[in-house]
Amino acid sequence: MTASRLPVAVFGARGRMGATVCAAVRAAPDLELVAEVEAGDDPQMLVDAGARVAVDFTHPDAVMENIRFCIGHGVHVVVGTTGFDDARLDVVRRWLADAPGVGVVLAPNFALGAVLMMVFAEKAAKYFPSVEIIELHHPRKADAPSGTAQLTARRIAAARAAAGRGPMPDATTTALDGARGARVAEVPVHAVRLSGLVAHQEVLFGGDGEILTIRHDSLDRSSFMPGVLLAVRAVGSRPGLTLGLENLLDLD
Ligand SMILES: NC(=O)c1ccc[n+]([C@@H]2O[C@H](COP(=O)([O-])OP(=O)(O)OC[C@H]3O[C@@H](n4cnc5c(N)ncnc54)[C@H](O)[C@@H]3O)[C@@H](O)[C@H]2O)c1
Ligand SMILES: O=C(O)C1=N[C@H](C(=O)O)CCC1
Repeated sequence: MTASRLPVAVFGARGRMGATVCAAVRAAPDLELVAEVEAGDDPQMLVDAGARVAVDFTHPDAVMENIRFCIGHGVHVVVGTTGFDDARLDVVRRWLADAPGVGVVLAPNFALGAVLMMVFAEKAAKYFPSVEIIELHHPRKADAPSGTAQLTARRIAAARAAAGRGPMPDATTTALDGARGARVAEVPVHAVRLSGLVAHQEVLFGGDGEILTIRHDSLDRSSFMPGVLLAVRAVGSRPGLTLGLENLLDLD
C-alpha cells in the first residue's frame, strides 16, 4: 500500500522562489503539489484542492492576508516572505490563538548555512566591541535591508545586551546621509544590490588587533529548498508560531 502524500499549495508560484519551491515539491516523493496560487487568484482554490500546508514566498504587502486566510481555513503555513516586525508577529500569534492545532513556521532564511551564520554570530557577539553587517542581494529584491540581516542584528544586539556590553566605540559622524548604513537595533547594516548576486551576508566583528568575518553565500535558490521542505513536513506537528529554521534542526 502506498502512503498518501502531503498535499501542498504554493503562494507566489511563478516568482523566483515560488517556482523553485513548486519544482522541489513536485520532485519530493512524499509531497503533492495541489495548488499554485498567484497574485489575483482566489486562495479558496487551495482549500478546494485539499491543501494541508501552504508555502508563501510572495511580497511583504501580500503575505499577511495569505497567512490570515490559511489560518482561518485550518491550513498550516510555511512563510519565507520577509518584512516581519514584532507587531506583525503579534498579529499572527493572535490569529493562531483562535485556531488551535494550526502551525506557522516563519523564517527569513531557509538556507542551512545562513542559519548557522546567525547562530555563530550570536555566539561571537559578546566577545567583540564592534560589529557591522553587510548584506548583498540580487537587484530585484523588494526590501532592504534583508530580513536575514535584520534578524541577525537583533540577535547580536540581544547577545551584547545580555553580556552587559555598552554602545559600540565606532565613529558615526558622516558627511553624507547613509554612509554608515542603517541602524537595526544599533547595529550598522549595509545593503548592496547588484546584478549577478543571489543572497549573501557578511557579519564583521572587530576587536583589538583582530577581525572575525562570518560570511554566507547562497549561490542558487536550490540552497533554500532542504530547509523549506523540512518546514513543510514539520509544520503540521508544530501548532502555534515557530520562528526560525534553527528550531527544526539539531544544532547541539
Ligand atoms: N526565507 C527565505 O529563505 C527566502 C529566500 C528567498 C527569498 N525570500 C523572500 O521571499 C519573498 C519573495 O521573493 P522572490 O525573489 O521569490 O520574489 P518574486 O517577486 O520573484 O516572487 C513573488 C511572487 O509572488 C507573487 N504574488 C504577489 N502577491 C501575491 C499574492 N497575494 N498571492 C499569490 N502570489 C502573489 C508575485 O506575482 C510573484 O510571482 C521576498 O520577501 C524575499 O525576501 C525569502
Ligand atoms: O532573494 C531574497 O529576497 C532573499 N531574501 C531573504 C531576506 O530578505 O533575508 C534572504 C534570502 C534571499
